[in-house]
Amino acid sequence: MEQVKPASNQLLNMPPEEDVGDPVVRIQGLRTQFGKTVVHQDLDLDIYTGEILSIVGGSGTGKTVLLRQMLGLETPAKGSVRVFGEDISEAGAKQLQRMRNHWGMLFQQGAMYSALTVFDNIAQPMRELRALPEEVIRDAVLLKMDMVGLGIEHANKMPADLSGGMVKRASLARALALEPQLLFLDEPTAGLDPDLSDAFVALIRSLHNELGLTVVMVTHDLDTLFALSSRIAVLAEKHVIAIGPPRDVLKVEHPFIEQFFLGARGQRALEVLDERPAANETED
Ligand SMILES: Nc1ncnc2c1ncn2[C@@H]1O[C@H](COP(=O)(O)OP(=O)(O)OP(=O)(O)O)[C@@H](O)[C@H]1O
Repeated sequence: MEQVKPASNQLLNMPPEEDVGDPVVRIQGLRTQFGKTVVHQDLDLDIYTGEILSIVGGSGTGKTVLLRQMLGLETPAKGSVRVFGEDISEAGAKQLQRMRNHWGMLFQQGAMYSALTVFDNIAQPMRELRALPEEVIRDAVLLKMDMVGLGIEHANKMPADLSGGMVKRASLARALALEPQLLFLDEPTAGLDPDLSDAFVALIRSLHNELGLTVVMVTHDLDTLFALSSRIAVLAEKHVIAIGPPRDVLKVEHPFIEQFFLGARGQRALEVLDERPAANETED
């Protein structure tokens, strides 16, 4: 089938339907290069307040590197990554720390400190601030544990003594410790069986609604993707080739989109999408 030639290098570029003000994250003209390998070229991406923006793309298209650049852990070769209006690569150490206090990150493996209890893991970002009395931290940790559905009986356990689902919940509680406006999720449901995965997705959705979070997620899992995303950004050919609500991205004619979404494994997830209202219409 002959591809329709796009007018720009983006096949679909749909901002959120509502007027959501300035982007929380604005990436412009990004170039990422490792040695001779160019990973991103002329990449633009805007992420707006309150949305759940999912980044998908084939293996090696630079999804994780893009997340790391938003977190200020890697600097692009060219272009700008602005978070909360500030250019990350120009931020000094103090400024970067201040910005980090406004976002939370859930790493793929949970990334808990194995030598610390669950309680101390969740308390750690608050203790690093060196400004909060221990009683306040204690109450906040217990509140976060309650928010993520982790009973206080787990507070003194070591991460190794928790199940996979509980590690995810504890990591999420830690990511929420400083009450961030922006939450980054890297493969949030990886390694969970379908029931635990569904429960974790429901938890993320309810926290997103309750806390008004902006969420940036990388996931390969189509169920998670369709259950949560307000918009999906597709990385291919070194840039974002399509960005918009799931239903619109699915209609874009591109070999990666067809293979990723419309293959056999996409069918069950698509049925879920048909059964639910668009992410920004959900009430729970
Ligand atoms: N620090 C680094 N040094 C050299 N090459 C790197 C570095 N970090 C990433 N790369 C390369 O950049 C490319 C993009 O990597 P990245 O991990 O972001 O891909 P990805 O889209 O997240 O892939 P996957 O879906 O397989 O996790 C890969 O080719 C990777 O080998």
